[in-house]
Amino acid sequence: MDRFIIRGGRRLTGEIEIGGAKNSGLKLMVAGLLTSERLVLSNVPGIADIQTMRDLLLGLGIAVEEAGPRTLSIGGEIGSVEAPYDIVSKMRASILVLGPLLARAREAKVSLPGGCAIGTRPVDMHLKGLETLGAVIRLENGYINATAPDGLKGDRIILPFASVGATENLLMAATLAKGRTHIVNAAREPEISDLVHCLNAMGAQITGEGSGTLVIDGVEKLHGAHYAVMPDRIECGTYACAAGITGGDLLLVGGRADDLGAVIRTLEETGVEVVEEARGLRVRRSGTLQGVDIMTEPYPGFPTDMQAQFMAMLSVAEGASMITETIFENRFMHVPELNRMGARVNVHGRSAIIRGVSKLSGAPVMATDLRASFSLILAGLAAEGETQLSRIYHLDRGYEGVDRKLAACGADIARVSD
Ligand SMILES: CC(=O)N[C@H]1[C@@H](OP(=O)(O)OP(=O)(O)OC[C@H]2O[C@@H](n3ccc(=O)[nH]c3=O)[C@H](O)[C@@H]2O)O[C@H](CO)[C@@H](O)[C@@H]1O
Ligand SMILES: C=C(OP(=O)(O)O)C(=O)O
Repeated sequence: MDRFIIRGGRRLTGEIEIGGAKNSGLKLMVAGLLTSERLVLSNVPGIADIQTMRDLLLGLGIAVEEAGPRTLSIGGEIGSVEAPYDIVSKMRASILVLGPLLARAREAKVSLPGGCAIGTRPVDMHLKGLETLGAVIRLENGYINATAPDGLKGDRIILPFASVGATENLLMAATLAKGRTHIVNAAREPEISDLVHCLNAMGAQITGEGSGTLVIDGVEKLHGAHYAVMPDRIECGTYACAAGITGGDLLLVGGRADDLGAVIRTLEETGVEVVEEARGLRVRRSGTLQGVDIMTEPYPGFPTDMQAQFMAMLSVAEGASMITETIFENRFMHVPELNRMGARVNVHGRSAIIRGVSKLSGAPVMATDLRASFSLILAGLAAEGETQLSRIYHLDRGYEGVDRKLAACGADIARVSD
């Protein structure tokens, strides 16, 4: 198993290329299930989750071929409607094939994803919404068995919470349903807009994106398209924290301020400067870091996927900070590891109080999930001495070339295999 060894205390300067968004690229690949024609996606990141999605689609009989650098060509006839346990348990986004399979093949068998390190993560809203569109769903032996013998029919779906995944599943299913579907209280994350733009380029009829109500007029069939995956706003925010915690100066090439409103406002409150330039976002800090209070919320609020990285940064800020996590019930697994590096963080229910310390010290630490892993890298970059981060397969799910990107900006980081 690979580990990272980081020797902290270096200020990062230079440029970091921001890749395509994991949380968009995965869904755009699934959209390829909705047509037999080719969907060609460019700016696809080289991360493990994309490989897992590729394996899932291949298992469904769909071709996924390299069509150039960072470009995948996806399409074909559906040969199987089963998403097996071993893939779904590896990557929860696999659940997103449910709606498209039902819409195109009128049946699907998808393993129930179960919980993960950050929470129980049920899929009740996905299932209820699909039932509203006419699907018949049975849960048996850990699988969701779903059919729509007469095809899906448009209807009004009101989501009790603006779930990203449920919005995406229902949105894709509704593109091929008969008639009009309203998804009320739809999630407004930029990745949903990216999916809407791609589906519309494939011939779907979707309006209202970004407004909280999506209106989808079902069409007979979708066609192929070429589409570029949006830049990864979470990767961008993560490297912004690397500039912040090391007092560095980084140009995050391809980063977009529009997708990062709440993150940029919070960075500025902590004393990190963010300037939009022609090629991306320049992020730098020259003064001291200041503590702030953060509450995670659905977009356009502060993203839960940036919470762990900010906690690392705030652990060396002046004064106290409070982070309240409202999206996932168990997303503080990085706290004990940060505390082992000298941070002073106490968790009280859904909130964590962070008392800033003047320095962290390197230690052997263990990654528990994707973003928690990066918070430990950030802590390691600022710490005195050596940090060894194990279980970095979590990190490989969603970040490409972490050691290469950081080392090019002056970090002392190496990936070693045991
Ligand atoms: C692959 C991907 O894009 N993952 C992102 C997606 O996850 P994901 O799509 O799983 O997140 P959701 O927005 O669906 O989940 C938010 C909350 O709603 C709950 N819930 C969700 C669906 C449901 O049927 N029932 C239910 O109770 C979840 O357990 C969670 O507590 O959005 C999250 C919130 O921005 C991000 O942190 C993840 O990085
Ligand atoms: C929680 C995340 O991903 P997933 O939904 O795939 O677990 C994430 O990207 O931070």
